[in-house]
Amino acid sequence: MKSIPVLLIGCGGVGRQLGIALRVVGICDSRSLLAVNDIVNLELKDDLLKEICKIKSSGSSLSSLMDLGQCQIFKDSEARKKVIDIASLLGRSTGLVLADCSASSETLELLKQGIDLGCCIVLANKKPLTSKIEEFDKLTSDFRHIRFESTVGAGLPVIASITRVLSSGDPICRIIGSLSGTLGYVMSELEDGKVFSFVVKEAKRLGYTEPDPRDDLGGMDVARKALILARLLGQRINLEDIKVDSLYPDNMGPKSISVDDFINHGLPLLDKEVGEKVAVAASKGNVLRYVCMIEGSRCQVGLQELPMDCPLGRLRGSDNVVEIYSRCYKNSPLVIQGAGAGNDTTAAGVLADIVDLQDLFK
Ligand SMILES: NC(=O)C1=CN([C@@H]2O[C@H](COP(=O)(O)OP(=O)(O)OC[C@H]3O[C@@H](n4cnc5c(N)ncnc54)[C@H](OP(=O)(O)O)[C@@H]3O)[C@@H](O)[C@H]2O)C=CC1
Ligand SMILES: N[C@@H](CC=O)C(=O)O
Repeated sequence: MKSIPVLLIGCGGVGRQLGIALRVVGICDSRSLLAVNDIVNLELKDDLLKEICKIKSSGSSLSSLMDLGQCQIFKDSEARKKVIDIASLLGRSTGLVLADCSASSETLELLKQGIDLGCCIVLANKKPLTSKIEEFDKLTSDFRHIRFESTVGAGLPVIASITRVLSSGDPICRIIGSLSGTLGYVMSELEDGKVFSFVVKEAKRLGYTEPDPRDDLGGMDVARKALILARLLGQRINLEDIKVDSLYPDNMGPKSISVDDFINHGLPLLDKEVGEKVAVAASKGNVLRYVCMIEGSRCQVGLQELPMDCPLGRLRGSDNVVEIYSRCYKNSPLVIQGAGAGNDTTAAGVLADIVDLQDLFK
């Protein structure tokens, strides 16, 4: 049986859901790396992986693990240095997978070094791909070494479908979609008469939101997904080129208040205004959807009032839908629809990417 070495960056909701049966040689959280002592022969055992999940879901740090067995903890700069050592040892020889399930932009440098050392990269984290265009070029310079299906539409095969259409020589002229599981869920729950602050907390509890839900409510998370798709279609743009509509005001932003303050005190202040917007749309037979549109050189995201009975208007819960128009799919678009957020579907997308890449290393 083939064994696929993996180093997991990020052990949050998504990372813990991987339920990995791969040879996991290391796991990082924001401060530490836990790695096996003998990188070439050993792996993190199932019991230890379960213990890690327990510790991380209780909110503790990896470094609080008591019984390390044949492993070692590395902290801060030592952790980053050790990841590079592991990548040098296993990158070219085994195609070690660096699986980034964090929500951090700080992993970018590590990933670029990993690529230079022959590693494969799998991302649920959108931030490395939505940094400057030159960084996107670097990460995707050898498409055989990178997969990032879970960055758009969680486990839905959005990127695989787009790359397949493009590689058949069929030019894609337009993509339109609803790409936020959180905003889709929030809007459809509001349509059912629930209160904004309550449904945002529910979306967080269900694992749909980003670690900071303002990334979703401020439109940045959808903008990042739009940017990844636009870049795949050849647009040479950056995040600043995409205008976003935010559901919260500037004075509730990350520079002004903490995530907890926003959730507990900021959100209730928005209940009335958001509820009214939804009611105004409903009075005209419409619903609100956060729409992403990529066409020609345009890439836009924003809140729109849409008829209840159009494909985007009919979406319920955390479902996403993406319509792809090309020469072949001109009048009848290629449509991908289904659960667009959640730890389990996202982790399934990451696992499928890891397995897919290994064809290179038979
Ligand atoms: N949930 C979903 O539906 C989907 C999520 N995604 C993406 O998956 C990613 C993970 O989401 P989720 O699991 O909910 O997030 P969590 O906040 O639950 O977990 C993030 C993990 O990453 C770790 N981390 C943070 N910074 C670093 C760093 N610099 N180096 C290594 N590890 C780091 C955190 O460590 P610590 O525990 O110490 O804080 C934590 O373990 C996000 O990028 C998200 O956009 C993509 C598609 C869908
Ligand atoms: N927070 C995101 C999760 C997937 O990227 C969303 O709500 O869609």
